[in-house]
Amino acid sequence: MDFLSKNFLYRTLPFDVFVRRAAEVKHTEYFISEDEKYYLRSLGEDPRKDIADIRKQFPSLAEDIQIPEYFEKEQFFSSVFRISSAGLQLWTHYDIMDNFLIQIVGKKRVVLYSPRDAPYLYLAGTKSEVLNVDNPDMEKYPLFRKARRHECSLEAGDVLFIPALWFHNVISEEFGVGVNVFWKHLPSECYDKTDTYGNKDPMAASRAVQILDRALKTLEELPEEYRDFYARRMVLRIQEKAYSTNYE
Ligand SMILES: O=C(O)CCC(=O)C(=O)O
Ligand SMILES: [Fe+2]
Repeated sequence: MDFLSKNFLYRTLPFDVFVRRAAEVKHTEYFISEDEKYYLRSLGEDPRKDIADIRKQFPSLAEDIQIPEYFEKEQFFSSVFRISSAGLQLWTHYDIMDNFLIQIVGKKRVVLYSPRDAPYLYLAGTKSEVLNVDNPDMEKYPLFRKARRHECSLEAGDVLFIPALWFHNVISEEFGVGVNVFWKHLPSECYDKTDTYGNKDPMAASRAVQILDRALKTLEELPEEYRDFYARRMVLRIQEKAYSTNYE
């Protein structure tokens, strides 16, 4: 799926039809083409307000899934049912909560990048513009070669821990069924209450970015030479005051 060219559509199907189509490679009935791919990312009852929880939207499956007890009940955020056709690739993105990606059926390849590699990933919001992580356009994305790739292969029964802010790019190598569980590892007041997907930046981060945008606007009042001088001093100040010394 390419979020830049928007080569995907949202469609509604009865669940059994959806699963049948996602599991077949060539379709006799289809929306666009006989080899189109399908992806389900479950949502809450009211997608704008409610949070996906497989135990609520798919109660008959609830028993089948045991959520690993690595966090307190109050920290639970969502459990998202995910079904995908073979060959479907989901763009590189980060989520802001800790996450267990539980593979139930099929093989999946996950490529991860550390949050420290953000400068090399050409971000648009929470997503990376580098869609083809295996054969990227190096002229367009020259810094991408600096990003260090961590790759893993998930099979039925495997659970991958994806820490908050770690970028991930997922390819379903076979028809796949999975569930992922997001949980809040920061105090709950840090999170944006309107976030139903687990990918809105924590409140303090969005506020800081807004303030930075105002500071940048203010710098525009200065002539170029001064703007450059003070902008560089601000970068130094950010590095000195806000960078962690606690990283490898
Ligand atoms: O496995 C997938 O289809 C996507 C997983 C994902 O993005 C997540 O668990 O946050
Ligand atoms: Fe994700």
